Amino acid sequence: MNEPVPIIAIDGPSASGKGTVAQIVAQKLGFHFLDSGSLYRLVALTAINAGCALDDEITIAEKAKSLDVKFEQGKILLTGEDVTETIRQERIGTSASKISALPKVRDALTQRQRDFAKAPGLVADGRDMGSVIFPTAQTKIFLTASAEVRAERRYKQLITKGNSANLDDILKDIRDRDVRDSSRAVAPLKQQADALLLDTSDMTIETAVQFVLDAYLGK
Ligand SMILES: Nc1ncnc2c1ncn2[C@@H]1O[C@H](COP(=O)(O)OP(=O)(O)O)[C@@H](O)[C@H]1O
Ligand SMILES: Nc1ccn([C@H]2C[C@H](O)[C@@H](COP(=O)(O)OP(=O)(O)O)O2)c(=O)n1
Repeated sequence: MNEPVPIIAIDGPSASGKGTVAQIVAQKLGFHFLDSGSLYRLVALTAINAGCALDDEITIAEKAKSLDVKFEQGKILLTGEDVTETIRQERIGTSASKISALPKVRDALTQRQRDFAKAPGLVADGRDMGSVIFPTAQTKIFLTASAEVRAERRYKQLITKGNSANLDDILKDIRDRDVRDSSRAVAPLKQQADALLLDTSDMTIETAVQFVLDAYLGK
């Protein structure tokens, strides 16, 4: 059993700003941070590198169980190799969305995610942080924005990093991923009854961060 520590669970769709907001909130509170999507992305990259079919549940679940990953000072090392940028590619996001629908793959990652819950606290972002991984989290946020705004954000993010990107393709990818992540049988993306809705379509990052801090501090 993990010790009970304060947990802020932030779930929501692709490119809504979950990771950005979660990371800043974690810094401000001095809490640990879990980017659960990165684990699904790492499993997807491992499966692709091994030439696995993305519906080969048993093989991919085994790879998920034995994932050799280190999070070090903002870098993500997969079997010693720096894959921080590689796993952010949209094709890896799409593959992560596919393998994340496989129940055995999700099971294989459950304990690894719960192990991030250490004192003094944790901010975790993903799709099922408040529903499945940390159902007793004190603060649950469903962070979203319109698909168009999210596509713009992802587009700017990719261009800023020097990648080529096409806004229409990104919008289509985001819509496809929304449907896949929300309609799967296991741990679908859905606002939980006990999660606060935070629509950031017309909101700055600073205001979104303050909303989460206020929710946690009971203001
Ligand atoms: N409220 C906001 N207003 C404007 N841009 C934002 C906002 N929130 C996040 N962003 C930007 O949108 C992009 C995607 O955010 P990210 O945190 O990676 O999303 P997610 O983790 O939900 O996929 C980033 O470049 C981030 O700086
Ligand atoms: N807790 C989680 C986190 C991510 N996933 C899946 C579904 C998502 O489409 C992929 C990639 O997640 P990630 O949060 O990295 O994606 P975005 O940055 O939001 O585009 O992984 C999940 O099923 N459960």
